[in-house]
Amino acid sequence: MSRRGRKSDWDRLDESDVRVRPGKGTRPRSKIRPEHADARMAMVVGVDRGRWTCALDGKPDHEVVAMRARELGRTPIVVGDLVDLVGDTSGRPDTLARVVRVADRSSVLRRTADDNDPYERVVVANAQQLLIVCSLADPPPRTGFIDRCLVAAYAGGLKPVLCLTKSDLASADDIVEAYADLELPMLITRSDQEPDEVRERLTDQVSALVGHSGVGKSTLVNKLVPDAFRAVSAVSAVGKGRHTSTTAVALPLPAGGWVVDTPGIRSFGLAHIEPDDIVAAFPEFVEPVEECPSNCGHLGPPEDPDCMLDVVTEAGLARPGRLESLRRLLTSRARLDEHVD
Ligand SMILES: Nc1nc2c(ncn2[C@@H]2O[C@H](COP(=O)(O)OP(=O)(O)OP(=O)(O)O)[C@@H](O)[C@H]2O)c(=O)[nH]1
Ligand SMILES: [Zn+2]
Repeated sequence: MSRRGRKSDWDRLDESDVRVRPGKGTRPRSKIRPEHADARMAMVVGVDRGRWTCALDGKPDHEVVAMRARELGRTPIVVGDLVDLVGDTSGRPDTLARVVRVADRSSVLRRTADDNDPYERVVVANAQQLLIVCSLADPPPRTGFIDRCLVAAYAGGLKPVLCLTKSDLASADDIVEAYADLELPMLITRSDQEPDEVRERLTDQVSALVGHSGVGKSTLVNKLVPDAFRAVSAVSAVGKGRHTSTTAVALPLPAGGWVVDTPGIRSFGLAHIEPDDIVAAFPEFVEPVEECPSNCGHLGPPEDPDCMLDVVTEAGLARPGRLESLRRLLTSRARLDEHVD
């Protein structure tokens, strides 16, 4: 596939999302067949072996368990998907609704392929933000991991936010400096203080959370969602009766919005990402790369000696720090084989 002119998935989806039927005011375009005119909208908050737990109208107080309607075949349905439900949407025990339609996605996060599954599958849909949780000490911060998360966020259409935990153990200065040019929101937390800033950022948003084991993610989630543990067990217990682990779960925030925890997902898939997908997150570089040689990876010399990004930066049209940051991300994508995390 040619890189030039290629549109990212979420761009295409965004376009169809905003297309509204002429003369119908604010009514969104819908592909529902007439017999499903009474369908109810819901957000998927948990998935467990052929059963989807859905929050009716996107509200946490009315959960409905659903199966996938036959007409959808094997259409993937993941946490964060906005779906239309028909059938019994009462949410009473032992009732089952049917998902008859999955809305176009505004963002996607894919997990890495692994030994059990060679494909990078979407694990979270429609999250607006990716909260990258990283401890300042114990374990020490890994910029390689942060960079890979940034690439996944930019390429998937999510706004990355860096959450630096355990600030009682080490200073955040080095990390803050390392990412200063990215215009990346950074929140600094410690477990003996309330995470008010984080709370504010997450309110009314759907935010996916990622972090290595031990960085203090559970500690943070428990402060943000007071009954998080109960919510997770409820979601995992749905479906066919036995408790199984889930790949992602959306937890409602008391002030509105959702955090999507991704337990068991070690890192996000980057194999499908093209250099221009990352460049798209740097507005000042989008036009210049149009003038690059057709196979330019934008890394600069020696790999890409004729990259236009060097030209515009040397001409003072872009900040060198921004180019450096962009190239670090491009390099972390190019080094997939080395697998830094
Ligand atoms: N000093 C300090 N310790 C913290 C802080 N936050 C969490 N911890 C400790 O770090 C350890 C790991 O915290 P968790 O919240 O379990 O980390 P996690 O990222 O959820 O790790 P997993 O449960 O393995 O996925 C625990 O012993 C916490 O008490 C903090 O802000 N400061
Ligand atoms: Zn280039």
